[in-house]
Amino acid sequence: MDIFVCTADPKMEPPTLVINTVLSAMSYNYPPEKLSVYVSDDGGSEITFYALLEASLFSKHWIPFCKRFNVEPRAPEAYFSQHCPFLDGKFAQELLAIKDKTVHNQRSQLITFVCSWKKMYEEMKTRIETALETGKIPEETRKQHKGFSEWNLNIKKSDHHSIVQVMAVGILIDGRDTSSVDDEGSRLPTLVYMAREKRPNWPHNFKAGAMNALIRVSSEITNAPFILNLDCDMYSNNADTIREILCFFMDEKKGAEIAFVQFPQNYNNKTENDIYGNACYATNVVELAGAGGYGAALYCGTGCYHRRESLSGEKYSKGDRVQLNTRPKKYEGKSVVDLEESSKVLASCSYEKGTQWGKEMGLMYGCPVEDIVTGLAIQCRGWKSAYYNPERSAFLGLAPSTLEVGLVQHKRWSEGLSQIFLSKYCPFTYGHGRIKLGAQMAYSIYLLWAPFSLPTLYYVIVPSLCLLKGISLFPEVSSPWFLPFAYVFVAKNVFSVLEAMNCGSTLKAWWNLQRMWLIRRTTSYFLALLDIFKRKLGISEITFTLTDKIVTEDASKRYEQEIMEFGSSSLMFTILATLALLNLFTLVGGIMKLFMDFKALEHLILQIVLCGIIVLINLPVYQALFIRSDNGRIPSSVMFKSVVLASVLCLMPIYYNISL
Ligand SMILES: O=c1ccn([C@@H]2O[C@H](COP(=O)(O)OP(=O)(O)O[C@H]3O[C@H](CO)[C@@H](O)[C@H](O)[C@H]3O)[C@@H](O)[C@H]2O)c(=O)[nH]1
Ligand SMILES: [Mn+2]
Repeated sequence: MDIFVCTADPKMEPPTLVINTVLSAMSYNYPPEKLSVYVSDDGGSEITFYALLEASLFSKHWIPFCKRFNVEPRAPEAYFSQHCPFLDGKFAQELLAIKDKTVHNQRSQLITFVCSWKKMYEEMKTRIETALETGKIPEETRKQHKGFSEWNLNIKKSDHHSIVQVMAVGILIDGRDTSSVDDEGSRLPTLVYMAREKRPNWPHNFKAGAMNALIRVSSEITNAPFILNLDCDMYSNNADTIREILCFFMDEKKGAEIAFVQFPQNYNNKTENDIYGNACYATNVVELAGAGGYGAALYCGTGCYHRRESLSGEKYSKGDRVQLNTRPKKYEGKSVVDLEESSKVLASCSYEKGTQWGKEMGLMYGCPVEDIVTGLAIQCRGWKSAYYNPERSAFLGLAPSTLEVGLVQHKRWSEGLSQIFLSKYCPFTYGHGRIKLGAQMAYSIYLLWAPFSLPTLYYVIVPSLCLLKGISLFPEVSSPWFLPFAYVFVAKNVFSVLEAMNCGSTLKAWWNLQRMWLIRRTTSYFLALLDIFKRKLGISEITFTLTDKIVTEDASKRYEQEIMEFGSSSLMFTILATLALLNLFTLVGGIMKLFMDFKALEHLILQIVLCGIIVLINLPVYQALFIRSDNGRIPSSVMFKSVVLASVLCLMPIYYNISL
C-alpha cells in the first residue's frame, strides 16, 4: 500500500497538520514493510521537509504506542485533544477506584505513556512552529539529513511556490532497511518526501501534476499495487481501513473490476448545526451511495483507495486477474541514493513532455476538479468503483470555517464541474454506452451546479421586484393552477427536510443548508459561470485557489458559536448583501401596497411567501449588515455598495405586457 499525501503551501497548510496526517497513515494496522507514505510538497518548503524528519523520529515512539494500546485516532493532535480528560484529576480518581490489579496497571501505564508522548509531541510541535516562524532550522538537525542540502543552492524563499526550483526526493525512512526499527524493535514503514521540479514556464497542473509525479516516483521506489490518496488535512480515523478495503479489491467474484474505493469526506471541525453546510448529510448517505450503486462512485480527491493499474491509465478487460505478489520489484538491490537520483528524473518538469501523462495516463490535466473527471474517465475505461461509508468515519478532514473560504472552494468546484459537462467528457455523450444512465445522471447533478445559478438568480430578483410593482407572476389562490405550484413547493421541502433528518442532520442544519445553497448559487456558481465563458473566449486561464486551512483565533471562535463570518470586502459579499436587501425592500414595499389595496393579496400571495422566505433565510445577513459590531460583520463599504445597488434595482421600471 502506497499512501500519497499532498501539500502545497506551508503557510496555508501548516507542516504540523501535514505530519499529523502522515503519522496517522504510518500507524495503520498493516505490515509496515508493505506500507509506504509519500508526501508531495508543492510548496518545496524546507520546513515541511524538516517537519517530516521530526515526524519520522517521533513515529518510532508513536507507532508502537498506538499499536500496543490500540488507540484511535492515530493523528497525535486529534488523539491528545480527545483524550485530555484522561489527564485531569477526575480520571486519576477513577483510576484509584479500579480494583482489578491488571486493569489498574494497564490503565496507569497508558496514562504514563500518554503524558510522556504528549509532552514529546508538544515539544516537537513547538520546534516546527518556531522553524516556520523564523524560517530557520536548527543547525544540529540540518546535519542529520543530507536532504537539507537541496535547499542550499537554489532557493532561499519557498513562498513563491511557482518559482520554486527545488527538486528533492528524500527517503526519510527506508522500509527495506531492517535496522530502521521503532522503540519495540518492529520495522517502520517507508517515508518519502518529494518536491517535484517547478519552473516558471512549465505548467505544473496543480494537484493532478503532483499526483502524477507521485505515481511515477512511488513506482520506482516501492510500486505497491494499491494507492491511498489523502489531502494533507485528512487524517486516518480508523487504523483498520486498509484491511477493510482490501475486501473490495480482492473479492473473488467482483474484486478484479474495482478501480477505486471512495470514502465520504467527513470533518472533525464540524459544528452542531453546520452553519456553512459542509457536512453534506444527504449527499453522503443518499446521493454518493446511489452513484456507488451503479458501480460509478465519484472519485473525490481524498480518502480514496486506488488500484495502481487503473490510476495509471490501463483499461479493464475481463479475465485480467492481476497477480498481486508477482509485481516487478524494481527497487530491490538499489541503494537509497540511487533510488533518490532515479526518482528525481521522474519528478522533473520535462519528463511528461510528449507523453500521455495528464491525458490517458494518471490524473487528468486542465480541470480544477481533476478528481471527478479522472474518476469518470477510469469508469469509461471499463472499471467499476465502490463507495463505502462505514459507521465510524475512516478519515476526518478540515472543513472551511469561514464563509469566504467555503465560497471560493465552491466556485472552483462548480467551475471545474461544469467545465466537464461542456467538454468532450460530458457524461451523457462520453459516458454513453460506457456507464449506466443512472450514473450519467448522478454525475450531472453536480456538473450542472454553475448553470443552476441562473434560475436561482431569477427567482430571487424577478418575483420580488414584480411584487413591489404589484405585478402578479403566479396563479391566484382560487385558480386550479395554484395547486401544482403549492404541491411542488411543499412536497419538495417536506421531502428534503425528512431526508436530511434521516441522514443525521438537525432541523436547523437543514435550514442553514438552504441558506448556503442560496448564497452559493447566487455568488460562487454565478461567478464560476462567468469565468467559464471567459475561458471559452480565451480571456482567463485555469487556476486552483488553495483552501486556507488556518483562521484567526477570533474567527474560529465565531465559527464555534455558529456566527457567520464576513469580514472582508469580497465581491461575493456585495452580491449576497444586495440580494438580501433587495428582498427586504420589496417585501416591505409589497406589504405596504397590500394595505392600500387588500384585494391584491389574492394574486400576490405566492410572491409574498417567496419574498418572505428569502428575507427569513437572510436574517444573519441583516444582522451582519446592521447589528453586529465584531470583526466578522459585513464591512461598511460593502453595506454602502449593496444599499445603493438594491435601491437602484428597486427603482428600475418594469415593462410588461399581459396578453392573457
Ligand atoms: O498546486 C497544488 C494545489 C493543491 N494541492 C493539494 O491538493 C489538495 C486539495 O487542495 P485544497 O485547497 O484543500 O482543496 P479542496 O477544495 O479542499 O479539495 C477538494 O477538491 C479538490 C479539487 O478541486 C480535490 O483535488 C481535493 O482532493 C478535494 O479534497 C491539498 O492537499 C493541496 O495541498 C497540491 O498538491 N498542489
Ligand atoms: Mn481541502
